[in-house]
Amino acid sequence: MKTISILGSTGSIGTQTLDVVRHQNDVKVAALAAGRNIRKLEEQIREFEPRIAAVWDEADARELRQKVADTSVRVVSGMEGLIEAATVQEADLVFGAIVGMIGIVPTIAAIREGKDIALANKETLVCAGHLIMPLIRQYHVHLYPVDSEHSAIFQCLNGENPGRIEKILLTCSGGPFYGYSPEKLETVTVSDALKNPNWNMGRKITVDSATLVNKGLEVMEAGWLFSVTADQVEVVIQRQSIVHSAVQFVDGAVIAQMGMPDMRLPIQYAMFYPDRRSMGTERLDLFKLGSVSFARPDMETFRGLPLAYDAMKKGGSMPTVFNAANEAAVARFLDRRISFLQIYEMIEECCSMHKVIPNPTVQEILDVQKSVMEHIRTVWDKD
Ligand SMILES: NC(=O)C1=CN([C@@H]2O[C@H](COP(=O)(O)OP(=O)(O)OC[C@H]3O[C@@H](n4cnc5c(N)ncnc54)[C@H](OP(=O)(O)O)[C@@H]3O)[C@@H](O)[C@H]2O)C=CC1
Ligand SMILES: CC(=O)[C@@H](O)[C@H](O)COP(=O)(O)O
Ligand SMILES: [Mn+2]
Repeated sequence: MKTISILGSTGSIGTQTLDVVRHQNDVKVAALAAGRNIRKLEEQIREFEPRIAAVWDEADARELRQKVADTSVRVVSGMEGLIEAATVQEADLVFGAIVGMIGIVPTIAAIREGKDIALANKETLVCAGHLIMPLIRQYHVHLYPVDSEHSAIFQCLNGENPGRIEKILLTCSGGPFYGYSPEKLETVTVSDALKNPNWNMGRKITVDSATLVNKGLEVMEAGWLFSVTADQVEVVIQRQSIVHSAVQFVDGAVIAQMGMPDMRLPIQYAMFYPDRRSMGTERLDLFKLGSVSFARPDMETFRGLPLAYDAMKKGGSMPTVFNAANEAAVARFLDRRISFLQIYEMIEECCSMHKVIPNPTVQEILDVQKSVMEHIRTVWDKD
């Protein structure tokens, strides 16, 4: 029997994780944590009967407590509640399915309690990979990537010596604006950006996919997970999202992982690693597919990607600045307060102003995030 906790259970990854659980008879759910969607969380509590349910606001927690008063769940709130969900005693595996840097503190708390981590929440590794990776080793726990490309790379490395990686070929759908000129990007709207060609994901990552910031975050994520430098990660456009990534080894061999674009596969792989359980999802039909295409990303137009490489090379607190500025920018874009191209301007401005702190502590990371947010509020929100 496996017991899990899910941080971000009401989102795209969270609900798909619960769908995987639904098809197994040996997985229990000890804790669920959500942000604001208490209607969905109530349904999940009734179906999966966790002992702990966390929501962000205490007011929402009070409302939820009344709704589920007939169950035995304990409803908690705030960062304390999130940590309680992450460290719940019965869980042996914690799914990081929350969006954004809010995942850093509960993920670290879970590792310190000896939990294995299945991580989709890439922002946590981008900002705090230098703290997370040593903690994973110190507490003798496992970190299983859930992000589709990193799960693919992890699968390609099965039985291989990671020291023999020459480079990682990180695939990228190209998003809804593939092939667009900077002039054409000037007028794209939120609803255009939310139309991802292959994946049905949360709003923030869907915009990140459109800007190629998602791929930039994934380059940094790959750096931490597989101990490779920025120069060893090459982004390859693969429009169909069928080749989920590949590894080129020092002898020139390239191993790729392929499959239909369905996040339940990497989620299930992380849940039962090293076992593979059967799954009744759609199969990849190579004959129907006919061909797969590859191309170079347009780094001049989609500036999120070179800005990410630059932040990774600078290291220390710079990836936090890159990520925090992007989180702030995407929220404003989704609120229709800035244009698509202004996302790049915000990131670039915040990164160019920042003096790198080497090896930042959690507190320093959170302080840097706060100062980026404050800068954006005073300079960009003034009208
Ligand atoms: N979706 C995908 O296919 C993929 C996602 N990822 C990564 O996985 C992570 C999750 O993405 P995705 O599922 O798409 O995002 P969603 O926006 O769909 O879901 C985010 C989840 O986080 C919860 N949440 C947000 N803020 C808080 C908070 N303060 N406290 C507790 N919970 C909170 C939300 O709760 P609520 O809705 O109740 O407010 C929701 O459950 C991201 O880091 C993303 O980059 C990686 C690869 C693929
Ligand atoms: C499903 C997944 O892992 C996403 O991160 C996906 O990769 C986003 O699409 P892009 O490849 O366009 O960034
Ligand atoms: Mn991905």
